[in-house]
Amino acid sequence: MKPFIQLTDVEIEFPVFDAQSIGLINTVMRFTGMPRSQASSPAPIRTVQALRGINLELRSGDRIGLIGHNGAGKSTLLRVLSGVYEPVQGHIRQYGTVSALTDITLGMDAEASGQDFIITRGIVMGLSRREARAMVEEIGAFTELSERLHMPVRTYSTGMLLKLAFAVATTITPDILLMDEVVGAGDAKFQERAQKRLHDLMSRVSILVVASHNEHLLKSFCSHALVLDHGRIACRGTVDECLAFYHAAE
Ligand SMILES: Nc1ncnc2c1ncn2[C@@H]1O[C@H](COP(=O)(O)OP(=O)(O)OP(=O)(O)O)[C@@H](O)[C@H]1O
Repeated sequence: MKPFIQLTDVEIEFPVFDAQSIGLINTVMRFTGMPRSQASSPAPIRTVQALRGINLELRSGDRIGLIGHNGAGKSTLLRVLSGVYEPVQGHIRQYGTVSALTDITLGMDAEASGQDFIITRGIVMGLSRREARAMVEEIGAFTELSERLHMPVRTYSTGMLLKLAFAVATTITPDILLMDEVVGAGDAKFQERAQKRLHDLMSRVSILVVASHNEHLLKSFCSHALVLDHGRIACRGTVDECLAFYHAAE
């Protein structure tokens, strides 16, 4: 079966609590040792409807750009596609391996060595232990961190951490690649190599979804686009059509 994603009437909403209620819950739990599940939650002061009535079908070969103003719902849609958020309504069907370059350092264990991080991520992404081990040398060379890979990642600078996470996330070619803007990591020299690696990966995957404000990138890599507006799909079409729609609405 070829990779696909199908979203039907997907809705996402976030409950928003005020800072005072959250502070109170945390204090009660700290003093009583009560697990969060047993603490009575305060009512949210409001809910933010981040996505409304999203119907979307992506097939092998689709390369889609997500366009929209800040807060329009682009990152939320990527997180639904990657399985991080479960819709409150509607449903998702999908087939194919997914890699999301959205939260690349998520779940990083500070005590693990760089080498352990590479191997663990490789296994999580579906490689055998032997295949995951084989990634270590290439990633060490690409990041110029070979000498540091035996040390815990808590000893790395922020730039080193990002470089490592980026290199790991871009080593394996998934069927479906989800990206939020273009991931930036490292100094200018690394950026240049990172862009090339990213562009190679983008051209290899079967389905690409990229949220970006960079029109050049959208025109270079995407055939079609969606304009999101307050959580709804306001326009679907070629990248040029969608950019024209987006600018006319500004
Ligand atoms: N964890 C959260 N809790 C509450 N509201 C949230 C949360 N995450 C996102 N939102 C809200 O959902 C809406 C969509 O946000 P999202 O991050 O998807 O927008 P975006 O289009 O990616 O914006 P940007 O271009 O600024 O990255 C916004 O109103 C945002 O404030």
